[in-house]
Amino acid sequence: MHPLENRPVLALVRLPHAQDLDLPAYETAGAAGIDLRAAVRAGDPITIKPGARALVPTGFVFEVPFGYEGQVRPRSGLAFKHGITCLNTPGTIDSDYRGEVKVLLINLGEEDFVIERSMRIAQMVIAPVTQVAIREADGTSTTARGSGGFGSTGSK
Ligand SMILES: O=c1ccn([C@H]2C[C@H](O)[C@@H](COP(=O)(O)OP(=O)(O)OP(=O)(O)O)O2)c(=O)[nH]1
Ligand SMILES: [Mg+2]
Repeated sequence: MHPLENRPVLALVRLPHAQDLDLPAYETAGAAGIDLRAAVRAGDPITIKPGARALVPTGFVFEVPFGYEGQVRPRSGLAFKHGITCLNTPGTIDSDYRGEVKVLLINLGEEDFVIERSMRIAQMVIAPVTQVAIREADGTSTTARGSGGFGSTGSK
């Protein structure tokens, strides 16, 4: 079977303020992330000052299939050129979320960053997640690592 057959479907519902926006899409054939565009009003851009953050609307509701999550991640170009990244990266889009997907950007650069309508501001990776059964236990199994962490194995 062709690998693209039987793919899970991501349903997108366009909100009124996304009327003329391109549908979020994979920009290249092998892209991992679906680029997300800013649904700010035309002529009314958002300016993020250095050190400030902004919640940017995408204009779409994403129905992520059960068993998957959406991971909202920064775009490396914006991070490299302007110091713009997602504050809560990776942002988590739950499969039962029915609100508008928004992107929480922070400006770690030295200059104001202006977000115009339709600008590609972040990307969303759809990834499988496992919902485990949660059970309280009296103890854990024994391992060589034990409770060592945070650099306990050294750096070389
Ligand atoms: O970058 C993000 C992160 C989250 N969300 C939406 C979808 C997600 O399903 C919901 C809740 O996100 P999260 O669980 O990270 O936030 P919370 O602070 O735990 O809020 P809640 O109590 O609503 O779960 O908010 C976004 O639109 N963008
Ligand atoms: Mg939550």
